[in-house]
Amino acid sequence: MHPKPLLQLAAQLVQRVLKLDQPADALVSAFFRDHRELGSRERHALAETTYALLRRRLLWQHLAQSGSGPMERRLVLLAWAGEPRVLEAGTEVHERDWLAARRQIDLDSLAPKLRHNLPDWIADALHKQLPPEEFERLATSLLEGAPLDLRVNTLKAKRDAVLAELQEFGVQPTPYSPWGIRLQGKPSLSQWPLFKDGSIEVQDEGSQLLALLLDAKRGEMVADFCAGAGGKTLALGAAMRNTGRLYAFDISGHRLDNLRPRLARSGLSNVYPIQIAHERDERIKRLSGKLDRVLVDAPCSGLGTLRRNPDMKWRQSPQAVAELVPRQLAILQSAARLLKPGGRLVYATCSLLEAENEGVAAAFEAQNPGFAKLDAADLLAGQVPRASELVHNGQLRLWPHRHHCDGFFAAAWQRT
Ligand SMILES: C[S@@+](CC[C@H](N)C(=O)[O-])C[C@H]1O[C@@H](n2cnc3c(N)ncnc32)[C@H](O)[C@@H]1O
Repeated sequence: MHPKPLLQLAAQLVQRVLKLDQPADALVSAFFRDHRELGSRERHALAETTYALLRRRLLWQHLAQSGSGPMERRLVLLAWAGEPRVLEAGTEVHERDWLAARRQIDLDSLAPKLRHNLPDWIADALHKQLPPEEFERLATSLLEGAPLDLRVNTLKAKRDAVLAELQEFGVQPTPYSPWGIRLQGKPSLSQWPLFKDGSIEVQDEGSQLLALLLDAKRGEMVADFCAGAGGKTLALGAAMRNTGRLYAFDISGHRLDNLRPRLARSGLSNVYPIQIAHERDERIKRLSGKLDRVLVDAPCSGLGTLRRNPDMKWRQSPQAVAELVPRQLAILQSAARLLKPGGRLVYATCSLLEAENEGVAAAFEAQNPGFAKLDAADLLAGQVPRASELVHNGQLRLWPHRHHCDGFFAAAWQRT
């Protein structure tokens, strides 16, 4: 496609995404479905530009205040992440001059907010948890793209063998999860034989560590209470060596539907996906006191995944978080009832916010003296190298700038 119409399409996409009323990834996919004329390199350029814009939205909007023409076009020119020749060939002279002048601006001279590109309420919450220098490192890491992590399905393959087979992609073992492989590029996996035969799945290392913390064993009765599309379910099912019973509960039938093809590839037959109406559903009550392990991967603000989903920082709000917290606690309370004495409960989120993490865990502990806190470092020791690096006050606390995975929190208890 000629650079001029390509830049026009980019501006249309950006205008749609910046309404911030739907997840960016869904809007980008829908846009590509509507514009089948776009080739793969053009799609890549449009998607990367959209994400670059969302990552540094405050900076680009500040720089785009001057200039002329539609705001979306100026934003696209500033954040353009496709081939530079498109900007050369697709813009007017005055636009190129304007862009060159913007590029002369010393970004270090701008207000910290324009460097961090975080809404105040998120920056304030993170400042409370981290010393200033660490906040800077976190903010910088949240502006970067994430690598692609894979989990080797140990039912079907060994990590060393997969690493050897994928050598040409510059793969590395993940530093903590014994099942993980990290890729730096973004190859399209769907046609890879290892993907099609279920030997590998896409899963962030942090998410793998949550499954390791639950440590589900052969023959046990286990529930993944908020299973969604089953990222953790699949890891748990493989850890159970395809034995026992693993319930995958979720209120979203659509998400559980997305689990089905993944389950088929995985070769697991110990998983029982069940759509529930809510966390006090009758089907849950019938299992009270019967399970060995329960994972609650609670619905959350998702702010630990900003490297992948930078739109979340603009689409979340303090009000939304305030509404999430009681829901998280209610789900955790109901899920806890499933456990038999001696059983293990893990509460997890992919949020960085204390309110959704330590706050919910503390409220649960205050109301449930029958659950004894377990130290995550002890639970991971023997499974994960340097487990103590991942743990703060006995709880798993994964940070993108420290551990190079998504931000995750997890607390574990034993029913006494
Ligand atoms: C963080 S996502 C789960 C991601 C999933 N565990 C994975 O690894 O791919 C949270 C899930 O909780 C589900 N959910 C929300 N409210 C729920 C409830 N009351 N009971 C069970 N699941 C719920 C949502 O539909 C969503 O799929």
